[in-house]
Amino acid sequence: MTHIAELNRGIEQLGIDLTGGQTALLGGYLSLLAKWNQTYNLTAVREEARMVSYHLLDSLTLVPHLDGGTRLLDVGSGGGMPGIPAAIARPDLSVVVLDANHKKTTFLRQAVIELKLVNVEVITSRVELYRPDTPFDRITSRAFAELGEFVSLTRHLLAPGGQWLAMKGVYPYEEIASLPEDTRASEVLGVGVPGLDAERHLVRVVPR
Ligand SMILES: C[S@@+](CC[C@H](N)C(=O)[O-])C[C@H]1O[C@@H](n2cnc3c(N)ncnc32)[C@H](O)[C@@H]1O
Repeated sequence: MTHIAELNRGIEQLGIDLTGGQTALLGGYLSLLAKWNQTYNLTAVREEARMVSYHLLDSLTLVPHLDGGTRLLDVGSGGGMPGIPAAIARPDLSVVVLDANHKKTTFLRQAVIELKLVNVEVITSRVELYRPDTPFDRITSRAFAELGEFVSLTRHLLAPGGQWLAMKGVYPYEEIASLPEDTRASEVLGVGVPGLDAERHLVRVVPR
């Protein structure tokens, strides 16, 4: 991992408290992602330097907003964003990373084994067909679907008192307006990602 200094600076700017071991795991994850991306097409972002901001630091912006539950689901996790960085930063959470694409979940399983992430479970499934024994306190996604579709497809997976946390780009006025009527956006936060010159928002959605 050649970008550890940039990663450390970004983590400090985000105000997240991580141990050296956790930062090393994030670096290890990035190296695996970059290596597997050469043959598995996991992400369109190919340069490790850009991956630090676009994948690691962007995913880590979720971390301060995860309190209030122990089970987190990342839907359409792809190469593991935001679920894997979140799981590394929050080993107290039990994280499920789910994707319908076998190539992506093959990578995720390998990453979980190599990084020894005991708090991560990898599921290959379309989310609408997924029926776990226990529902989730927090359900997140990045670049998965429009807000309304994300909420509708995952409704059956939300625990009582649970919340959706959707990672979005520009302020998603229209998507918020077309949320299912029995849900509402309780909070929309503008998020700054170190090294990323793009608008980012985190939308918290709750049942009415
Ligand atoms: C654009 S990628 C985003 C990946 C990752 N979250 C990120 O931000 O880099 C969207 C992912 O959603 C997955 N996906 C799309 N529809 C799905 C569904 N119904 N159930 C599960 N995964 C799905 C795709 O396989 C793909 O990996």
